Amino acid sequence: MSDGAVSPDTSTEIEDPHEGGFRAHTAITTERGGPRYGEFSEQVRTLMDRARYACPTPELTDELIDQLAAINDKLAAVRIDEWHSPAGTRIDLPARGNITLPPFEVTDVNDDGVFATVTFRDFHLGGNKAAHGGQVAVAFDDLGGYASAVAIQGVSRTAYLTVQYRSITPLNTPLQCRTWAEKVDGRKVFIKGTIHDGDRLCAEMDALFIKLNPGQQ
Ligand SMILES: CCCCCCCC/C=C\CCCCCCCC(=O)SCCNC(=O)CCNC(=O)[C@H](O)C(C)(C)COP(=O)(O)OP(=O)(O)OC[C@H]1O[C@@H](n2cnc3c(N)ncnc32)[C@H](O)[C@@H]1OP(=O)(O)O
Repeated sequence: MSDGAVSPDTSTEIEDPHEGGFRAHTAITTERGGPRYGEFSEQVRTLMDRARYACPTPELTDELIDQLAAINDKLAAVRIDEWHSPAGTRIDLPARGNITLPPFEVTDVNDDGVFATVTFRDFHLGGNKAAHGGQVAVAFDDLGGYASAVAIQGVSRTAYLTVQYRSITPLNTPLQCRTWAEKVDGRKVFIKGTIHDGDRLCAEMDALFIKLNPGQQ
């Protein structure tokens, strides 16, 4: 282990066993990675934002490679399984601390669905200042999965997900996302979703999530 590395927290392994493709119980935490883990995630996102728009000199590229390699070595030394990584389980942070997701904050969960504010960043650029369509689908998949989990109080997996791109989805703008279960039919959970920029509809989702059977991979 490199200097400063801490032993991974695996203390929830026994009381929260892996039960199939996703966990039956979300391995939530507000402590893994320490009190400044959110700042770390934000620095990673900012790195990707800056890299997306940077045109470094060859000399700066050389320097950055060395610095990033040193950082990557430190992170490799504290690699852990997905169930115990702070990324994805830190419910106190945007997008549960998962730096691969467009950062969102869930503002309400009620009978009308899951309400979140999602902000696509510079590194989510598709072109011409608009969010990449695939990134819009990523936001819908995760927040649609959330609405499905709430509707069935269990774990589900995306069977299909269709997005209608109605107007440009802007970057660096807090957008309003709503996902909700329209119908539950046995294991099938039909999910709808919208992303708005104020009054303007940016995109709509129509998806099917399937409730996993016990132990299903
Ligand atoms: C506990 C409460 C907590 C509340 C708080 C929550 C906090 C939030 C926490 C965490 C949120 C996290 C959110 C993450 C979300 C991310 C989700 C993903 O990205 S998932 C990865 C991408 N998806 C895959 O990789 C799937 C790959 N495909 C499969 O694994 C299978 O095909 C699967 C499971 C989808 C279905 O397979 P089968 O064998 O289990 O089931 P079969 O029998 O094939 O289908 C069941 C029924 O569904 C229909 N069906 C299946 N696929 C369909 C399709 N594509 N189109 C139409 N119908 C389909 C079938 O016709 C069948 O219908 P009939 O029962 O006969 O009426």
